[in-house]
Amino acid sequence: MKSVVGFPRIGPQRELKNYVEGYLEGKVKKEELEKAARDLRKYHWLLQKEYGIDLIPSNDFSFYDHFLDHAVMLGAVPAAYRILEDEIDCYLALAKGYQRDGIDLKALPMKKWFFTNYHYLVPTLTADTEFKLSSDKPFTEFKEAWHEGIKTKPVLLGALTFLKLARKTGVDIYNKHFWEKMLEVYIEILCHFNTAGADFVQIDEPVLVMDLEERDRRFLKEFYGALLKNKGKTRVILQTYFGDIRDVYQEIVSLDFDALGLDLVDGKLNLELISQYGFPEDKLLLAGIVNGRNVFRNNYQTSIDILQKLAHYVDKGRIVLSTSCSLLLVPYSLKYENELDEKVVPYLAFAEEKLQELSEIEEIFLSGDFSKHSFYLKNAELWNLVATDQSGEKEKEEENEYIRVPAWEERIKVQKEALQLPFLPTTTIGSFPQTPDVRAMRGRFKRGEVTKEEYESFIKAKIERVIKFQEEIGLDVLVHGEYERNDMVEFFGENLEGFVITKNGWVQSYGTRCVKPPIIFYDIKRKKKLTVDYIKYAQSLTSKPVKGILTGPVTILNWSFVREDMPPDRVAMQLAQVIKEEVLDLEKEGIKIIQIDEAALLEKLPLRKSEHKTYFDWAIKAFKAVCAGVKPQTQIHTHMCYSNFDDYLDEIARMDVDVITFEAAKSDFTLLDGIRESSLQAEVGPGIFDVHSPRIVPVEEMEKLITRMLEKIEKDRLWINPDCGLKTRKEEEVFPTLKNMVVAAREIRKKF
Ligand code: MET
Ligand SMILES: [Zn+2]
Repeated sequence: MKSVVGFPRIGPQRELKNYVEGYLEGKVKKEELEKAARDLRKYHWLLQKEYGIDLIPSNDFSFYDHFLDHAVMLGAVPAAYRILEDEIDCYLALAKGYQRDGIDLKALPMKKWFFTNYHYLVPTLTADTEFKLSSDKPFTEFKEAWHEGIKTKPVLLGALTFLKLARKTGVDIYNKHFWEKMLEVYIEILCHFNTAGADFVQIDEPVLVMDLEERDRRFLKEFYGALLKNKGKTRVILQTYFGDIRDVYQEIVSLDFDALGLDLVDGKLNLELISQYGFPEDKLLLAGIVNGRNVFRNNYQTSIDILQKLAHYVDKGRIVLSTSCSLLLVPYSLKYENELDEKVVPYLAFAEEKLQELSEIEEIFLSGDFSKHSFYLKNAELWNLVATDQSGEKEKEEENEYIRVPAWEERIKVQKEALQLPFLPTTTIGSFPQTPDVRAMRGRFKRGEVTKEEYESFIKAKIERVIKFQEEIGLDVLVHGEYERNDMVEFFGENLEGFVITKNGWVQSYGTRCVKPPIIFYDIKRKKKLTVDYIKYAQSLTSKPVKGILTGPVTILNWSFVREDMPPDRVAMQLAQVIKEEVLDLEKEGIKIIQIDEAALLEKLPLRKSEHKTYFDWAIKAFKAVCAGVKPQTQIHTHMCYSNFDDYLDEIARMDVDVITFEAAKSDFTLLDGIRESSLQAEVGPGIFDVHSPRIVPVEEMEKLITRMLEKIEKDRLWINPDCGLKTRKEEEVFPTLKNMVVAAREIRKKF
């Protein structure tokens, strides 16, 4: 048998994005939106059926985010949003905020989903949370598929993952009084599926691969012990992914689940757990061997090895071949890539190709002598990969090559002297709205419809306009707007050697925002300057400092697909070298402030604490390698967003930057207390408005925020800026807010 944990849902050409955004803008009718969603689901189910997948997921679809779907289904959303009676409107208000007819609702905060670049919306659980089955989405989708002749495996988010990943104020999630009602909802759902005739239900508990405590184990036993009494004829799969379940393996196998899904790609230790503790004879084992979060072909030899080892402990007939996690994290299909480097294509597998891999591996596994199987032979041939320099240059490095001199206290004085900025300097994070004309022009340039010169003068005109705007509203540190960049990582991928860029390799990042992660396939080199010309041009237009914006090495690495045989620390160091060359070139051209974005520094932080140190050591070293050679008066900024930096401020301090801006607008500034208590010395710019909401923020509101920030951070250490880049916003939404931001900063300055 073959199982898929989850399938991408945005549509092969990001269709869903256009429908949802169209609906929000009033251009698409609700019926059209719903029909588009039904069509996509149908397409996904039939495709999986075509490849012979036995356990096809449903309820893995989402208009915006599956975590939000789950919160809504459990009734775990603030009552204020229920003022919007329409289900979709209420849902989208939670996702995007809602400002109309005197109603002003903020969007829920977002956080990164484990170590991926997918962001989920974070509901808050309070003493007022009343769990109650509040949506029939999973049932509707099950029926819909049944109508197509497919009996799906509905997917539900697990209780512990939901509780641990939600925000809590004033509640103890382990207290039975708190979760009892939620259990009732899960029971109701399970009973419903039992009645509807579902053979399988999949409960996702990725949180089980993290460090767990006794109370987590107790919760699992109590909660699932009670829930599973109600499963009737439906077989319940406990699905885990992103690692191994060493802290709960024994508890889990002793529970009455019918199947256990284990990740054998990121969770190599799972195999050892099985060999050490055995695997119960009454359960199916869903063996996650096809990597759901990378785009490279499976190495059949490796997979067959794993399966053969498993077969010592589990009958072949009870082993179900599976993806290691949801395919949500990879693009749809290679069939839309007609311009890819031919040498690279055979090494790639997107979601659709992964379905095929499952079929092929199953065939090989079940055939007697696999080593003669044609699928096996063809795959084995591939793995004589093109060589890279990854082993070079190593170990010669001296730690002090990465230390910036003089120390921060000295540098910051020199910089303040050189820059002459007012206190509470105002700035932005780099990108300005990518208006339709910018996107259209880029498209035309890429299709060869306009010349390089025409394209460049278009971008320059944009830069001129945005510099003017920033001067007019009185920002202190300006940016060039990043108009030349489709995406902060893809742009670098396109312009550096070593990357492969897809045409259509879209992956959902959050809601309707999709990214096209570049693929790192060869050694990385910089053959030309990447950003210098435009930034230099921007600086030539103004006497105010223009901040040069670059993407940092760790973020480029983490937002690319990297060949599995390339050690990430080596790739990071190669990237650091090329970004450093760019930094030095910017400095040479008189750029006084350089921001090296590390939005994704924490993203690939291992889920287990015991592995953190190794990760931070090489990641921070790569970052420092970029900055080590710059002059003391050149101010180095970094920007981070949407991750739990609160817990890692001392590590972030080791990056030794001069200024750090970060996303905090949606998280009530709890971070500021942490900053005060941490070893971080840098000046800080906690974003004062949420760039993902179209809401225009009034001056007074921002004044209040600044005042609150000043209670926690000294006035000479505080910067005023939005919480992230403005690329995805509309000018008419964001220009007034920026203007208000500058006014608010000025008003506060007057009070000193
Ligand atoms: C996701 S972080 C974005 C940083 C980038 N400089 C921008 O402004 O868009
Ligand atoms: Zn950001």
